[in-house]
Amino acid sequence: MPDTPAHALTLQASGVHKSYGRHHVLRGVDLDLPAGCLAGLVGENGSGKSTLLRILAGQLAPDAGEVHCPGGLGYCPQETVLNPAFTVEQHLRFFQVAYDLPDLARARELLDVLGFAAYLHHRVATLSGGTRQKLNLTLALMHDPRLLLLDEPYQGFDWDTYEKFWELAAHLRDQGRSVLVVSHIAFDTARFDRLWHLDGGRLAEGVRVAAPTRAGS
Ligand SMILES: Nc1ncnc2c1ncn2[C@@H]1O[C@H](COP(=O)(O)OP(=O)(O)OP(=O)(O)O)[C@@H](O)[C@H]1O
Repeated sequence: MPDTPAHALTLQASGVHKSYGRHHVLRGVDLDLPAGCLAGLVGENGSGKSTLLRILAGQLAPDAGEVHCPGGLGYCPQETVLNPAFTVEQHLRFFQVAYDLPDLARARELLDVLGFAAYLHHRVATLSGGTRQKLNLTLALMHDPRLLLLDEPYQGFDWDTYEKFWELAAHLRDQGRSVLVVSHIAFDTARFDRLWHLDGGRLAEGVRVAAPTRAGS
């Protein structure tokens, strides 16, 4: 059978269940993500978005269900997993080895795009929250995976970087990558090709969240 990367699925999940004790958080999640798709995952606080992403990323085992992601992935968790004693460059070198990359060319590009190249030799302990998040995102993207799972990746970003993040996400989509972004921000939803709403432990597609009101402004 010929390979059809443009229509290939980069992620396929079916019947995913997860409970924490008696709290049944995911109740049969089905999700297919094609190549070249920028998709959003929204839902109320505590609805299980991070739990689902961790399961999709292979960091948490589901109680039931299947997850396939042929071709590898990059995962940017909500909380940064950085070592405060290491510099930005040391993190890049560490992940270069982990990903078996010949060089750091892509990582350097990402440093420039996200505007934190000046911090290359700074220790993580001295970085602001937003700059740590830029490093977190860079570590998820630097091996150019076919699938990106990003859990609120722009927390702490200033407006310019926030806009650059969306340009980067759209560019990756145009290059045939799949990008799944957990988002809390209502006006982000217009940026997605597909949008899933996690509610009651299941996904519904195409549900737009209401725009925030600006009461008091
Ligand atoms: N390790 C855990 N042990 C017990 N309960 C957990 C654990 N992790 C998450 N939960 C619970 O599972 C539910 C889903 O949590 P999760 O973090 O996946 O939600 P979320 O949609 O990502 O939330 P938020 O929008 O606040 O980030 C919550 O009620 C949470 O308290």
